Amino acid sequence: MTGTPRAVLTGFMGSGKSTVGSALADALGVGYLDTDAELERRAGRTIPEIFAHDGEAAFRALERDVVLDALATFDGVVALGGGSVTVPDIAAALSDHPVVYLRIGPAEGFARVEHSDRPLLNDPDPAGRYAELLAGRVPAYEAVATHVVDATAPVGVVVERVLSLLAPRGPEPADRSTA
Ligand SMILES: Nc1ncnc2c1ncn2[C@@H]1O[C@H](COP(=O)(O)OP(=O)(O)OP(=O)(O)O)[C@@H](O)[C@H]1O
Ligand SMILES: O=C(O)C1=C[C@@H](O)[C@@H](O)[C@H](O)C1
Ligand SMILES: [Mg+2]
Repeated sequence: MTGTPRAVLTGFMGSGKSTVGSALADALGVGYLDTDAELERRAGRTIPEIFAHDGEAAFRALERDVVLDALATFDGVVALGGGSVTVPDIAAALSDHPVVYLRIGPAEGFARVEHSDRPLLNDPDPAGRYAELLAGRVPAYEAVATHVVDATAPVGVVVERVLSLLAPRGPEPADRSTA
């Protein structure tokens, strides 16, 4: 596939990138690509397995390749991993794209993911770890964002907010063979 993403969603774990991204793609009538899912598909392993056996640096190297490919070729909605913006090559590549930062605070965000298996929350104090990581990431999200959306509302409302911010895509160029 060739093209450029209609929208790229970033934000911390639990902000709703995957959930909102899928619904946004449906609303726009375009495809959807979740880079975490694509990474797991390519690696043939889950993200927790990759973190456990190979470590975070190896995961980020895989993430770099998957996200750069998506940004260069995919023409629908892309949902990034929560830490994608910490990879310098990814942050640089995002400057060419419409990037929506789904903003969420520590209490609301942690409540959404506390019973999941996100490896970075495998900590004696997962709520504290969540808050600490989020605070450290905010400048990176803000640096790449072309739009910022409050992601604490219900999914449908967040999707509507994103739609209202995205520039409408004009009609496809006329097909010269039938003009
Ligand atoms: N706006 C919302 N309101 C209520 N619950 C939500 C909302 N958005 C997402 N959720 C729920 O929060 C959880 C995490 O959402 P999701 O997996 O989409 O987050 P994410 O940003 O993709 O996280 P990660 O960075 O780990 O991939 C899911 O259970 C999802 O159903
Ligand atoms: O915030 C992060 O660093 C991560 C978020 C998830 O989307 C996954 O990409 C992975 O669990 C790492
Ligand atoms: Mg996700």
